[in-house]
Amino acid sequence: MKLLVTGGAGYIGGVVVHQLVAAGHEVTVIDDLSSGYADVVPAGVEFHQMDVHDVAKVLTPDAGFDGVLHFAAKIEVGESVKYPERFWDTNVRGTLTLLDAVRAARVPRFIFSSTGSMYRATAEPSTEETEVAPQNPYAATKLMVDLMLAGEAAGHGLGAVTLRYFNAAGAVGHLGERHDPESHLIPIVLQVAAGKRDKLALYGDDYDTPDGTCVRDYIHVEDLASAHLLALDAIKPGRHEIYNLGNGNGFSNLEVIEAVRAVTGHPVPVELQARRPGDVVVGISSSAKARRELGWEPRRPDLHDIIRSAWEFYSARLG
Ligand SMILES: NC(=O)c1ccc[n+]([C@@H]2O[C@H](COP(=O)([O-])OP(=O)(O)OC[C@H]3O[C@@H](n4cnc5c(N)ncnc54)[C@H](O)[C@@H]3O)[C@@H](O)[C@H]2O)c1
Ligand SMILES: O=c1ccn([C@@H]2O[C@H](COP(=O)(O)OP(=O)(O)O[C@H]3O[C@H](CO)[C@@H](O)[C@H](O)[C@H]3O)[C@@H](O)[C@H]2O)c(=O)[nH]1
Repeated sequence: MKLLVTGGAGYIGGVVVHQLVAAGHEVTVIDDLSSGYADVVPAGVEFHQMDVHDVAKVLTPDAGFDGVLHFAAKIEVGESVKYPERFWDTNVRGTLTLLDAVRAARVPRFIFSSTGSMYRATAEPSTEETEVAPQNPYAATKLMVDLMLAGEAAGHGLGAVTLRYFNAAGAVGHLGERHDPESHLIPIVLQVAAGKRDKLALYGDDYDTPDGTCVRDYIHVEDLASAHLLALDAIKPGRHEIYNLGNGNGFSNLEVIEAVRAVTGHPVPVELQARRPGDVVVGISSSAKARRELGWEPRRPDLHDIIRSAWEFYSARLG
């Protein structure tokens, strides 16, 4: 297929682009490089440094795209609480503009990167039927796009798939998390283990969880990526399907810190700080629907293996 990937120079999009190319697809990437890196885009892939708001310059009716995979977004929960307008602009207005171009060009397939953090979570894994209740503007913007896609499918026959990722982690060779500044737990803990930071600021230990810290479901980026290729084949015209992607295991922030100590053999000093505004308490996925309907099977579910792959990536980069 001829595919347009927005945000394909980013962490998850970059791994997906590599898998798409390996599977024989013809890929074009647009990315404004606000948090991505041009060197992530493999040789032979057409690359346009471009804001998603300008996508119609590339996604023209003549271009003949068979599908769009939409990763470009602002992603940090904390920033979304401070500057919600940035998230509505990129994540909602940007996607609206993209969908206008998709409709005008009659592109039949659309895959969207959404988040498992929008569920009203309990200790039970969230299914696609679990009530949604966004706790921060970031998750709210993702929910808005899910609603838009339902309308595009029903009104215009778009074949759309929303993939609600839980916490992406790990690396595939030279492709890993390179956010700057970094805000995500695993890369920050690894930076502490590597001696590049003095200590980890732990945001809250008084939540209603077994050890008082927040709980997340970490999924290897390679496993997230493989779901996109399966979804491309499963998309049906006029249908919008939602799939959760996670391993179904919750790890507390303290458990992640302990796992990093075990994998790296280095100490990780921790300083307790106040809760981070907008944080969800627990996020655990039931991915039974993706397994059943897409035939998706995570190949790297072990947290230590996920952390080890990220550690190898950082060790090579940080020296
Ligand atoms: N990382 C996670 O744990 C996680 C979990 C759930 C959902 N997601 C979603 O997955 C997608 C990819 O996330 P990621 O972790 O790879 O983040 P990332 O920041 O590495 O990737 C996002 C990419 O989009 C680009 N981008 C941002 N704004 C843009 C704009 N206006 N125009 C064009 N390009 C733009 C960035 O330069 C970057 O390359 C996002 O939609 C994110 O919301 C991520
Ligand atoms: O220095 C840090 C960084 C994080 N945390 C905590 O670690 C947990 C995980 O935080 P983080 O790694 O920032 O991920 P989330 O806030 O869960 O959000 C990620 O995972 C979501 C899916 O669950 C995605 O939608 C988001 O895009 C992605 O940023 C949270 O309790 C944080 O408060 C700390 O205590 N200290």
